[in-house]
Amino acid sequence: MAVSSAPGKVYLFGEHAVVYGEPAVPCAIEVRARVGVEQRADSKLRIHAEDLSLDGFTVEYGGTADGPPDVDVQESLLTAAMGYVDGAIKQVRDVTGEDEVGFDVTIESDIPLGAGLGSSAAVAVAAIDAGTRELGTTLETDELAERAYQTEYEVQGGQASRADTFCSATGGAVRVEGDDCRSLEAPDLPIVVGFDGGAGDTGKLVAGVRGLREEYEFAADTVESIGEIVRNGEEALAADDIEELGRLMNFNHGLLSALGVSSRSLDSMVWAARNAGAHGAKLTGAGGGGCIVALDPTDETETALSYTPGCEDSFRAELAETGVERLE
Ligand SMILES: Nc1ncnc2c1ncn2[C@@H]1O[C@H](COP(=O)(O)OP(=O)(O)OP(=O)(O)O)[C@@H](O)[C@H]1O
Ligand SMILES: C[C@@](O)(CCO)CC(=O)[O-]
Ligand SMILES: [Mg+2]
Repeated sequence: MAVSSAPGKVYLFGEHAVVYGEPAVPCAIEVRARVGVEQRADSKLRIHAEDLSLDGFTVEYGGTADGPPDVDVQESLLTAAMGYVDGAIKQVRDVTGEDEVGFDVTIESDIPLGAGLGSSAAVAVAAIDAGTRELGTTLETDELAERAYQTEYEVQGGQASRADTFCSATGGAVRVEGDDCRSLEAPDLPIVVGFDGGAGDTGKLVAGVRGLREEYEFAADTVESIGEIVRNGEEALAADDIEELGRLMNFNHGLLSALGVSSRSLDSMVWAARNAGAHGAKLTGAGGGGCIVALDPTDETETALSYTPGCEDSFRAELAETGVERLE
């Protein structure tokens, strides 16, 4: 069996706009998905996921053509999870040329699902890395990131950026613009995360922004303005100017909200963080529900969030210096 882990991420700037070629700056954080892959004697896939429901579930099937397997979890979750694992295994088969091998896949993840911390990218990166290593091939990080991106692209309905998958594969802070992906020197940022316990569907939220952008010129301008914020943010990051970073994050949140991807609980957490003295706060990831990211070197934001109605969890997030880790 081969086991790999990959980190989740927060966006300092640029989610959604990055899908349309604007730059974005995500930052890997120390919450991880671990995926174990073991070759089977037959060509079936068996997925055991610990975190998709409270009890976890196991499904065994010969491929998506068999139709949904008979297990007791919400069908949408199951279909989505099978989509990612199927996609990752397709990449493994493509890399190795082993079309007929089956696998037992075990997923254990600390990353809440659909909450903006990049659980899908972390699962895709770790699954492709473990699967290829199980068959004797170790991928370079760039190819691993590219193949994980292909998986996200397919599951998100042909609309995805390379940002989440590149960040999860390489770790640290990164800058992604189209297919130009690079690592950034980043200061040690005082990142605080607030989680409302909910989730948003990345594919649907991306489609919503696409619709607005096609319908209204001012929505297309909003997407471009997010790109401008990111370019300013890169300068603030290089200058280690945390106050400017915060102001730009606040502005970025306002524009994401205008594009319809915030929610009442995300907005409450953003305001709780700002009122507690955070330098800035914004939603992170696809939105709709899930997490916000704030910058605050003191404990005030984390404490204020823990008393904010609608906030289920708040924690300080460490930057993950390494992306994919090979555990077994
Ligand atoms: N532990 C897990 N086990 C199985 N599948 C998982 C796991 N974690 C994530 N996934 C897959 O990823 C999907 C969530 O991906 P989605 O892109 O909607 O959210 P996210 O990646 O957590 O947040 P964002 O993309 O906004 O950063 C789940 O529906 C599931 O298919
Ligand atoms: C909303 C989005 O920009 C980030 C999701 O974490 C989608 C993507 O980049 O593929
Ligand atoms: Mg995702």
